[in-house]
Amino acid sequence: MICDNLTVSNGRLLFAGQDTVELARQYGTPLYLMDEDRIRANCRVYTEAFRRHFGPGARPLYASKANSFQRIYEIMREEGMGIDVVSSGEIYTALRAGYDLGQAYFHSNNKTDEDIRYSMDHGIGYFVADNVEEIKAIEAEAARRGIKQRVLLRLTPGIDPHTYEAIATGKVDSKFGSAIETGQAEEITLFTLRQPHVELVGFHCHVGSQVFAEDVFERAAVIMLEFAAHMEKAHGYQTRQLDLGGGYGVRYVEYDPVLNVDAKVAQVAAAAKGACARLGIALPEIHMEPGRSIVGDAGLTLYTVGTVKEIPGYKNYVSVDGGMPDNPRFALYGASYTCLLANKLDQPAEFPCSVVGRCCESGDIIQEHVLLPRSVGRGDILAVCTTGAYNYSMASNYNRLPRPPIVMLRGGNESYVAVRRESLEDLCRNDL
Ligand SMILES: Cc1ncc(COP(=O)(O)O)c(C=O)c1O
Ligand SMILES: N[C@@H](CCCC[NH3+])C(=O)O
Repeated sequence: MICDNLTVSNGRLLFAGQDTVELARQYGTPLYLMDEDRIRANCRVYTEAFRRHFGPGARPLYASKANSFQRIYEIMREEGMGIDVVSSGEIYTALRAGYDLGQAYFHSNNKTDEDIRYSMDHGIGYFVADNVEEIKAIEAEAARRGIKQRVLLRLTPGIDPHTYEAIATGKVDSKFGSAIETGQAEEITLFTLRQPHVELVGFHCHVGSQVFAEDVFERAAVIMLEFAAHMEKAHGYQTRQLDLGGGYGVRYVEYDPVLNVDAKVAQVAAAAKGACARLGIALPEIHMEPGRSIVGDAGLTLYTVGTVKEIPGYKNYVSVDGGMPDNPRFALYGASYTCLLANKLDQPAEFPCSVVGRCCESGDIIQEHVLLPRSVGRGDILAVCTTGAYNYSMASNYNRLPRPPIVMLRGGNESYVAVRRESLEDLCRNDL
């Protein structure tokens, strides 16, 4: 199995120790399951690694774009995680969970004036400003309120993270941030330092997502620290916080490696400490923003199989009762997933097929080149593994399909609804 929270008993798939076929019967399909114990364990790997390798002050921030709903912010609060938010919607959800916004970092390449006002109304801790226009807007709003707003600046270190092109973000030509290489990073730093109502606490970068490549974060840390040292020597500005973004990859299929987050954080810490010693600067408070590696392997989606279509000499299709509206990642990135027939794991998987959704769209594919048991048919339960990140948070109502619920699993035998299934009435709630 690709993750150790997946096991098999009597030919059935268990997730977090619970029978997925039974859960599908109890809650209906399509169904997002989240393993709460795994989410907490993933948080603890990060919080402990940060404490051990970076020391006090350093901490992980959960990138809540990966999966944003009220319960997840409660868990982050309980686990002592900071959070990264990117919209008033994520902020609103975090506030409803009682999350202290003073611990939140507001990203995005285009915060609206309304976002800025709304987040300041609720005491946002930090803005991660993307560009000069944002600094101007934050300065104007902070001046109006007579406050000094803390900000970090998002910079692009010019690193290729070797991931899907659509989710690489730290290259010089990215839509995000100001490039160190072009001199724009220095310009925006000096501009920010001149603003009376903005307090520059440091710098941020994010190189990309689903990253496995060796030493990407170490190189990013060194480039960012070299920039920080230059700002200190040339302009007397001392960086207090350095946020190295998110991006560690998770295992979707057998050939994906298993990342040892503690070892990775240790390597980044060693690189950062070494660079600071060489450059003669103090080690800033280091932050990282994991999203996928906090929730990815804590998620599993269950579907009911409908039509099975065989086209002799061509290909076979297995259709399920969800699709791109609940998981758009194959359609967007050609992303890989492991699909299992949850109620027939005692049968050999030798029927080659494409697992497809129910939308009126040929690109509505969950996964190609899947092997399932030959007896696959209507009523079987199909599981797609590792769907905890960027599935629910990217879900849509395309073809007027209601979004599935999120059911949380904990303690090996407990389950509860964290997000209820959308109803047909919900679909029309804004229609006038
Ligand atoms: C600024 C920023 N931080 C953090 C993340 C989280 O990345 P991941 O889910 O790959 O850990 C992202 C998304 O890639 C991001 O854009
Ligand atoms: N949504 C992307 C990752 C982008 C992360 C945000 N910068 C995915 O599903 O892989």
